[in-house]
Amino acid sequence: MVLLAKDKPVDVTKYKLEADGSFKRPETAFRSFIEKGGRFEPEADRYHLYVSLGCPWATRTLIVRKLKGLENIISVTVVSPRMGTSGWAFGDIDAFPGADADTLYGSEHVKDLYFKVDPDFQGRFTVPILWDKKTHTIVNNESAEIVRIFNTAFNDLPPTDSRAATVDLYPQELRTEIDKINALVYEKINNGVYRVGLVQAQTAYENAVRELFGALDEVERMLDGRHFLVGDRLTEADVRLFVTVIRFDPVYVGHFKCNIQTIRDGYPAIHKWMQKLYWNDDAFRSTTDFDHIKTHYYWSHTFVSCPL
Ligand SMILES: N[C@@H](CCC(=O)N[C@@H](CS)C(=O)NCC(=O)O)C(=O)O
Repeated sequence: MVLLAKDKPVDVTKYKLEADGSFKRPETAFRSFIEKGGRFEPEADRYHLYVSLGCPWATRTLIVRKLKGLENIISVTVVSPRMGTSGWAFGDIDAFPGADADTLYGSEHVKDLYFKVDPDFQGRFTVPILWDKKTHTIVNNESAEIVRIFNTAFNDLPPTDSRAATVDLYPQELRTEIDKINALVYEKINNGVYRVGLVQAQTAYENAVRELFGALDEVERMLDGRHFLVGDRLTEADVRLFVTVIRFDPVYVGHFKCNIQTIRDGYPAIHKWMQKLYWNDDAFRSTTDFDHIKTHYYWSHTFVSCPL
């Protein structure tokens, strides 16, 4: 008898590394869009986000949901920050302040949602998930695309506050520059901290940590005397950088050994930019939960780099 993936034991704490001990992030599996005339039509209260407040990728979707005033259009479930061998658990299975039960399906873990859609799902059980409550399936589990969906798909529906109606985080005239900065920030910073933290060989660690701090130096120069990364306005480039920078000193410096410098000490322009976003904009502050962030990394990621 051939067992489906859902019936086999899982241990999500095991990461597959490359032959040289380095970490490469796997591709995400569900990549549909929400658009008029498409399989997934823009509708209020049809879509749902499953997120962890510890996870930087999930948090960028939450920030954009708030910036775009989509709180009444997209509902949310927050998982427990403790990601164990069965992956992310819901709040009734692992009680933690601020964690919710899965009121849609009563799932115990996020993996149950993946197996509901595909009983033979072979990928990783990641958050965020943008879920369709109407057809009970995953629309998209790639945060970069969920951010783009939120930026445009629901623009014809009334947002929770009128200020949000004018927000465009990926304006046509700035797209080339945003894409360029996103490429640097994704590879060397957002994913760069994981490449440092999960590596299992000294040379690969040294290469990854040097690349990370080289990119931070570059971003520091870009932000010197500026309020935002691109143009003179908030764009998705700021959102994408913020979620890593806010976790940097509390988590990545110590736990992931990204420890050449702290943001507070070594990067005054980045530090000032981060503080302004956090204190001046509720979309950033209300979606940052340091208890979930620290618990997630220190409790879940026991498999971290062993070098100096
Ligand atoms: N490409 C995905 C990556 C998401 C991701 O890696 N999420 C992590 C949490 S920070 C996760 O859920 N990991 C679970 C696992 O790998 O088992 C995205 O940006 O949406």
